Amino acid sequence: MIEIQDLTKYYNDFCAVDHISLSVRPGEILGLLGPNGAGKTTTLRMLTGYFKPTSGQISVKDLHMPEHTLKIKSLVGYLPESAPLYHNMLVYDYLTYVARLKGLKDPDRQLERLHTLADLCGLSGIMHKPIVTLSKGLKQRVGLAHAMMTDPEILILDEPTSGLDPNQIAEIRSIIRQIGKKKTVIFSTHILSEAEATCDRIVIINNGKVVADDTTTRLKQGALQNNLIRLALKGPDLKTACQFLADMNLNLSVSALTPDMDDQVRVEIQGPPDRDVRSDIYLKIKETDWIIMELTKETQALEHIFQKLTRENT
Ligand SMILES: Nc1ncnc2c1ncn2[C@@H]1O[C@H](COP(=O)(O)OP(=O)(O)OP(=O)(O)O)[C@@H](O)[C@H]1O
Repeated sequence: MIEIQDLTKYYNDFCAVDHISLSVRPGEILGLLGPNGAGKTTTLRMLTGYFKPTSGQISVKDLHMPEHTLKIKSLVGYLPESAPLYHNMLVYDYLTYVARLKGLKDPDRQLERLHTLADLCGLSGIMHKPIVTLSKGLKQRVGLAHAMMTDPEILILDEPTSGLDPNQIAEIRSIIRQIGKKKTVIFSTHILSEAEATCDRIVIINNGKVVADDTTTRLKQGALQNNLIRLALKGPDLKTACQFLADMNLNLSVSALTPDMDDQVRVEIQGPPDRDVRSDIYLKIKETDWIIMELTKETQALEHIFQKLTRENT
């Protein structure tokens, strides 16, 4: 649906987007995740045709930029980071104005579209309120309705939940998920849980480069494979416990967690990535008279992966 090849953008001699390539499938909700200044907005602006790339190719449904920029713009709804709204207008008047601007001239069709958008974006109760009186979350929903006016196949949202309170974030998330059932959605965020909760796929960018690109499920699985095992034992001393684990020949890397306390030895074990060695450890310890006080998998959350990827490349 969307193909980006070697997309690069320089601001003077500063490289904000550095040879990014990715493809987005129809119906996918893709999260462009990265810390502040990673290049998310710049990438989205090039994708929506508002910025010209320094180099690289963008195509949407086999239409190429820059030749077909206008046609591509007609397929894409865009919600910029701060939605430009006319604050002194009523929501209804503003959306009617947007409808006319977008070529929806017939009053019956305008009304029908406004009804649909009011339902989708939860605006029914505020259609006759001045925009200036709305909370940031409600303004964002009006911006979303604006972006969806022509029922575009693709929706691009730049930090749609930025500055919202947790309830407003949950509402926008649920609207995005609803929209994502029928549309292709790309949205940027610097909040991992945001991407994790809403997206089918996450592309992590840092310093203008793609540092990870995978389905949310696989990224999570990858994070889980990097597990550590915590073991606490009553019985042996630290040296004996470490030697015992080394003798299992499972290529375990063992490190002491804290000095012996409460007569317990506590260690952290890094096992092979493709095998959960807890059962091996349990069965071996069963042959002794030691007592297992703890044998748990310390799962490395996706958060750690994100931090690692975005720190390592800084
Ligand atoms: N018009 C500009 N001129 C010069 N540098 C710019 C311009 N716009 C952005 N930059 C720089 O390019 C880099 C990427 O900015 P961009 O806004 O794309 O990042 P971002 O990931 O969207 O960050 P944020 O989450 O803070 O919006 C940043 O270092 C920013 O300072």
